[in-house]
Amino acid sequence: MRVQVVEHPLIAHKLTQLRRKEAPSNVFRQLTGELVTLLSYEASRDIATEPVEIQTPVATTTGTELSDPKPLVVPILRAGLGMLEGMTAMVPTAEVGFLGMARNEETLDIITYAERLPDDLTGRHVFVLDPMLATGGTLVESIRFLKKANAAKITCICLVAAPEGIDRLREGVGDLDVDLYVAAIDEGLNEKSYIVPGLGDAGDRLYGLAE
Ligand SMILES: O=P(O)(O)OC[C@H]1O[C@H](OP(=O)(O)OP(=O)(O)O)[C@H](O)[C@@H]1O
Ligand SMILES: O=c1cc[nH]c(=O)[nH]1
Ligand SMILES: [Mg+2]
Repeated sequence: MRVQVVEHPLIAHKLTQLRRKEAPSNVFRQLTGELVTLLSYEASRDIATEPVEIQTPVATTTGTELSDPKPLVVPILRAGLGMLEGMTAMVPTAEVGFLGMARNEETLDIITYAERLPDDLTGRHVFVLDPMLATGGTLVESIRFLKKANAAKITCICLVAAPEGIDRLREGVGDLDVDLYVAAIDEGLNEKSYIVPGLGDAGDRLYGLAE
């Protein structure tokens, strides 16, 4: 598994605004969208393309277009949904699959409450979106679904990751072709397995309290 922290002054600035506890939901949603746009630019560097002959108003030329099979973008509900629009705006040919997962905050077990993915992902590049990689339980579980469907390549895009979660993900993916792009790797997890300094519960900050 390759891990890349995308370093850029705009990413650093926007992430700092996102971390501020006083940022209201509308600002949090806006910044999440902007951050995923910036991260996806880097995370899609090896997306498959093909040459295509086109006609400009002046001449015939060979250009480049995204090739088939179409990339699949999978936001992990709820919080990953906040990253979907920014990603599909950047990768216009992408199809979208959904995984709904929630971490039991006591046991840290992952409950999968929704799964809407193509049965067969052979040959396809899948982009998984989730702002938080904490213990890694959620991402490892989502990759289990994608592996079962035979995904060729998986690129995870997260905003903030804990070192513990990265280690667990690395173990969990084994020899699968997986890349992880993040805006920051934080200090670690607290006693409730929240990322420190992190940004709190991303789902709640985007959409309000779950309960
Ligand atoms: O790495 P982990 O320890 O598994 O934790 C990370 C998960 O926790 C959050 O989701 P949550 O379970 O809070 O669901 P939500 O998006 O509905 O708030 C986050 O969006 C990740 O999916
Ligand atoms: O810090 C954390 C950990 C898990 N889920 C979140 O939303 N935030
Ligand atoms: Mg949550």
